[in-house]
Amino acid sequence: GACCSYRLRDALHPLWQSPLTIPGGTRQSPINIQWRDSVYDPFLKPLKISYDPTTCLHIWNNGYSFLVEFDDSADRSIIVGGPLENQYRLKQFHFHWGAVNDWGSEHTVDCKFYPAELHLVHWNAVEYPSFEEAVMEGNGLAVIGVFLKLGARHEGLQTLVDALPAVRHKDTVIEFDVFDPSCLLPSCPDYWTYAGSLTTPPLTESVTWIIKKRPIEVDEDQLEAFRTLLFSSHGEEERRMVDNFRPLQPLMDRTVRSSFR
Ligand SMILES: CCCSc1c(F)c(F)c(S(=O)(=O)NC)c(F)c1F
Ligand SMILES: [Zn+2]
Repeated sequence: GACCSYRLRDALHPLWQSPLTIPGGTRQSPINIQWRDSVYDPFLKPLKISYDPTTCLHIWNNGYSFLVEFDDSADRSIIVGGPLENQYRLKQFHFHWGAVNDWGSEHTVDCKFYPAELHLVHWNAVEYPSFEEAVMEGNGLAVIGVFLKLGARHEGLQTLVDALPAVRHKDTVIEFDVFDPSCLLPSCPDYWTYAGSLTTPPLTESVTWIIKKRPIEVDEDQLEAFRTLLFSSHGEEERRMVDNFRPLQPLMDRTVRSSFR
């Protein structure tokens, strides 16, 4: 591939002890986005995002990342438009990050890693009765990816960072009852989109990816706060939650489309 070898193809991933590649997988994630190979699609609509901050429920450490989960029992926090045929409900958002600032994102742009990547996970409640079923369907999920770069302190992120000590260990949770995830989105509307998969088990090929072109800025202390989390539960030997990103996967027969020239 352009910037990565797939020698790990049949290895087991140290974090998930699951195959790095799905046998017969043709649309796995993450991928490198080669800017000059992306194709401008004038028919892509603007992405419309409307989140209700009071649908926020709690933050929990699931042993892969920390997730902020939302009440998805109605169409109160949704996205529509962009590459999507239906509207999708916000289920949760989480991050992936590195041990150091040189890497940490799941997707790369022209082979460049960012220190972290935000994923806002939405599911197609128009066509499927539950999130669990949507996870298994080709058009079941829509994930907005936002790159984080080192820069100014992000005030909206800080309210999350302040809560992290309470979810330091795997399977700990705290109530978090008002948060507007739109504060974590860059103002620029530009995005890339491609057909991909979950990057954690079950790795199902059910995700329409919408990757924002512009990153948001966070400061060093905020990235360091992510790195104080643990993969391990209370009472276990401490294992720092870092490098929770999946290696790049082959593009295969896919085109990345851009919403911008
Ligand atoms: C059955 C999945 C539980 S929800 C979830 C998640 F926890 C997660 F981490 C990712 S990811 O693959 O890591 N990032 C897009 C997802 F896509 C998800 F839908
Ligand atoms: Zn993710």
